[in-house]
Amino acid sequence: MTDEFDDALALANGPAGAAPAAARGAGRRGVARPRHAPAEGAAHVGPAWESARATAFRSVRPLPPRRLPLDLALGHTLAAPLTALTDLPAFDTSAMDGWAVAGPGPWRLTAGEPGLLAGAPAAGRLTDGEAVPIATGARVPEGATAVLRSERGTAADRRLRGPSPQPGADIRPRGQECRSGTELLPARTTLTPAALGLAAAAGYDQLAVRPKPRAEVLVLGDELLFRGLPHDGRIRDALGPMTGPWLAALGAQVMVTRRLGDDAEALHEAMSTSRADLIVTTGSTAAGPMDHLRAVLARLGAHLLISGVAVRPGHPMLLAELPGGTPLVGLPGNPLAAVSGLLTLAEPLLRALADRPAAAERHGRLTDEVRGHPEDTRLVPVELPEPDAARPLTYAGPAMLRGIAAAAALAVIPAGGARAQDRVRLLDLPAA
Ligand SMILES: Nc1nc2c(c(=O)[nH]1)N[C@H]1C(S)=C(S)[C@@H](COP(=O)(O)OP(=O)(O)OC[C@H]3O[C@@H](n4cnc5c(N)ncnc54)[C@H](O)[C@@H]3O)O[C@H]1N2
Ligand code: MOO
Repeated sequence: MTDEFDDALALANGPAGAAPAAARGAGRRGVARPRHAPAEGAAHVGPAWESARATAFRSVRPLPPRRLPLDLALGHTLAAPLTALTDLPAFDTSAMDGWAVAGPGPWRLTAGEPGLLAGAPAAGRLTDGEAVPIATGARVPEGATAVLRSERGTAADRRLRGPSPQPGADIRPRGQECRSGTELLPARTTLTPAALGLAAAAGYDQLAVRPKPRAEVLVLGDELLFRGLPHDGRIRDALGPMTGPWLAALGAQVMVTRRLGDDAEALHEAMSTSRADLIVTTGSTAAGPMDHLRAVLARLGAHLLISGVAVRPGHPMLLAELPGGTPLVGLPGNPLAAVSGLLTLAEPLLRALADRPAAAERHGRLTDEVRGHPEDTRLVPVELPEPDAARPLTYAGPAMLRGIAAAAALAVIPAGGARAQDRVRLLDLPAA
């Protein structure tokens, strides 16, 4: 199997008649291949796309929880429910600047300005007919029945006049938002800035979270340059700059991106000494003359869980478990194929390690027909001109980056293709 078919498909996003001959003439490939093919090369196409994602998700267990201070916990998953350690509010609180009043007016002021301020300890009890100036956020004194807003009353000669507020008006009663012990967020919630604010308000200094999976990226290929212009058959490394940030957007903590060339010994050494929770390699998934990845995995005694997936591009991608249990995702070297591998294998695996629930599935309507592979799922870069409309982009060949760089999502095109107006699943791409 060559990627000629994939290139042809990628250029065939337009009307049916515009498909290049290679796509029109493509015949059926062999069927009924084993679900988990042996590590003999990319000619074996493994499980269906959905099933590969499920296998990747099931291949690991969540990392053991750890306690992190709030300021380091952003983006982590809660390992236990967030349970209030206090009532919220913790005391009856004034919702407005004004006066705390007891009973109907007019009132006798027991103190001058500024009166009761936010953060001050409990004040003396008010009795019927008394009032005291109070600030928003201050503790309401015992005996107060309401707060009269400052714009509604007039104070002079230690007397306060104004309409009598309804009992309880502008008082936030203790426990209005929650009682101590109330579950505020379930386990497996991803900590957003607002969730951290809630945790702090509820009394937490630290939270039990799943640590971010530590990822190590190994960039393979002797042909790669890391600066300047392509020359003498060599090309710039496009995957090093992309893979780390992409993994970070998928919830990983990227420890290092290493450039190993096509040196099998260096690859063996890197894999056997890694302390990462996930190793991601780029390139070398196929059976080319310098593709050492599968041989090195075999030499290490790694267990190949997925060897090829029925998805275009990216079908040579693989998932292995190293002898110590560390998962390894092998991304194909063609750049769009590598993105396909990230979303097919790395995304569910990182989600499982961090114990994060899957995001709700999103769908959109195709603006144009998209040709399909006869048996495999296709992932096609699309822009979203309107929330529900997905327009396929050009420059979406396996070795291209222009399409994906302009894309807002990848459309999941089932085997056989999709027509204009069909609703298809969309995979969101990380924004920044
Ligand atoms: N006989 C076959 N050949 C190939 C098949 C096949 O089924 N039979 N599959 C093709 C497909 S599809 C893909 S995808 C690639 C997968 O190749 P590898 O994962 O082994 O990657 P390489 O051979 O190392 O490189 C492929 C291609 O990608 C370029 N590359 C690699 N790394 C980078 C990088 N970091 N930045 C930019 N470009 C990179 C590399 O130069 C090659 O052009 O195999 C096909 N062949
Ligand atoms: O064409 Mo390959 O499909 O780039 O994975």
